[in-house]
Amino acid sequence: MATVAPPRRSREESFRIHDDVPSTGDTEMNEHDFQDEEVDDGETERGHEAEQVEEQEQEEQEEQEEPESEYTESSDDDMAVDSNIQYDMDKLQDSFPGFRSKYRLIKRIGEGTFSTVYKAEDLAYDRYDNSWDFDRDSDKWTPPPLKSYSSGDHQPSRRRKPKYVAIKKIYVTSSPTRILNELELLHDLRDCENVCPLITAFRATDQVVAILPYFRHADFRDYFRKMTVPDIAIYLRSLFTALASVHRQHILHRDIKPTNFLYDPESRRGVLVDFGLAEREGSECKPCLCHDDYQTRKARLANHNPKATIGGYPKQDTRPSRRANRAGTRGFRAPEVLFKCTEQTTKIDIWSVGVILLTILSKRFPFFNSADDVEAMIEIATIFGREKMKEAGKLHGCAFETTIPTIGSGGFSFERIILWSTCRSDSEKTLPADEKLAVEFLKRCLDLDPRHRISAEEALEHEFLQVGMLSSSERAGDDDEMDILQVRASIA
Ligand SMILES: Nc1ncnc2c1ncn2[C@@H]1O[C@H](COP(=O)(O)OP(=O)(O)OP(=O)(O)O)[C@@H](O)[C@H]1O
Repeated sequence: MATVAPPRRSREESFRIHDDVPSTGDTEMNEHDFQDEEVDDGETERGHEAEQVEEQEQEEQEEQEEPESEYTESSDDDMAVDSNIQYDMDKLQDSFPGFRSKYRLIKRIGEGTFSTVYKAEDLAYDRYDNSWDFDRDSDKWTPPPLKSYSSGDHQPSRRRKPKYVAIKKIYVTSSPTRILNELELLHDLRDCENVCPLITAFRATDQVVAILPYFRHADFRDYFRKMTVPDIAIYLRSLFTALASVHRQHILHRDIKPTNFLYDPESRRGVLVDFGLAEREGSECKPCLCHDDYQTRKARLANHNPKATIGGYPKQDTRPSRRANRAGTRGFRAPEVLFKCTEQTTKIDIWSVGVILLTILSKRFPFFNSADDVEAMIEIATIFGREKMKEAGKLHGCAFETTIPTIGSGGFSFERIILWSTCRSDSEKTLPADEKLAVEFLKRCLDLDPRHRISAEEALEHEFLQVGMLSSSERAGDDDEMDILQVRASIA
């Protein structure tokens, strides 16, 4: 008798509440999920030899189907794994009953402050609803993938190619509240464009793993220096698309940086990952002067310690130190985070994108290299100058004073910084038109005042982010020679 395939269902439907984990609606981690869904289709009991032959066939087929990228790492999937990593992988597989029948761990792909991430094959792919699958629905990507990578160009495959996932093993030292926060936010953001969705999550005693779609990407350091202006615009469009949907839900990512935006320069697709520091706007907030109107702020500043504006500082400062969320990565923190603003908004993420853009345009990574927040402030002040920093500080009720000689009163323009850092010849006194437009956009992202800084929605409308986009007539046409990197005539 033929085996009837079980109905496909969402993996989230299989989440189940476990006694130790507080109930949070749909998003629950379930340590038993591996155990109770074995399907007796004769597949799970196959011999090791048969599996090896099949893996080899799959890999050969994959090679034919996916042109090897200049940047990507898929070809080293078969390389021997270091014995320590293998030990950790074995331990992980043994922590969860039934793990091996669901996932085949391949290699370690990332190691961060809070987690280790592994690439794995999703062995149970066909038994679930896979609406998360990046490759199934490529139309939803902005911009559309390059012609040569669209599925229509390939021969119909003999068999389904293996489906990969990223397994994020969150360190047991992370607080349960923090882990739950990340999973809940990912659950809320599951339908957001260019955001890496959560497929499911499991817990076994103190160990939690999150299962995400595996996203092929390149190391930022390998491609950022080669990016043309249209490449930059396409990259940022993808990042701002993600941020616009995250910010629409009033969520701050808090850790925007190149390693958290996985980008494949070949297909020009990118996804935002790592919501470990993310938070909802307004959570743990106290009113800050920056949300008052000008008159109220002026009055409150005048009432508040009038002597403090005269140079110097009290030796015995009895005032309690200000507390604010400063989570994030060195070099990417917005000035209001450094000034300990107690009412931070989604605009902190825009600043971080500005730092990425400055990095690409100046071809220097990392652009800011501070050891702590004071150094970070000095670096920003060197660019913007004393006067603007004073204004920025006042906005949050802080006085900015410095006698450091390298911090001038007026600072330097971004154009000059980019000309210096990219070592242009003496004859190049200004940037070309397309880079000037990029700098205009950069200024909107790196505005010291978060109220005037561009929002993600506004950024998507900015002229710079239209560079490199196909017009609708071009998209409809079938001219193979068409170059999607063409800079729009208006910029030339
Ligand atoms: N879905 C994915 N597909 C492919 N690779 C991924 C995926 N998710 C994460 N990675 C890889 O793992 C790395 C670490 O992931 P992530 O940023 O989520 O962990 P983290 O511990 O919070 O790291 P960090 O401390 O650097 O912020 C990423 O930079 C990326 O290289």
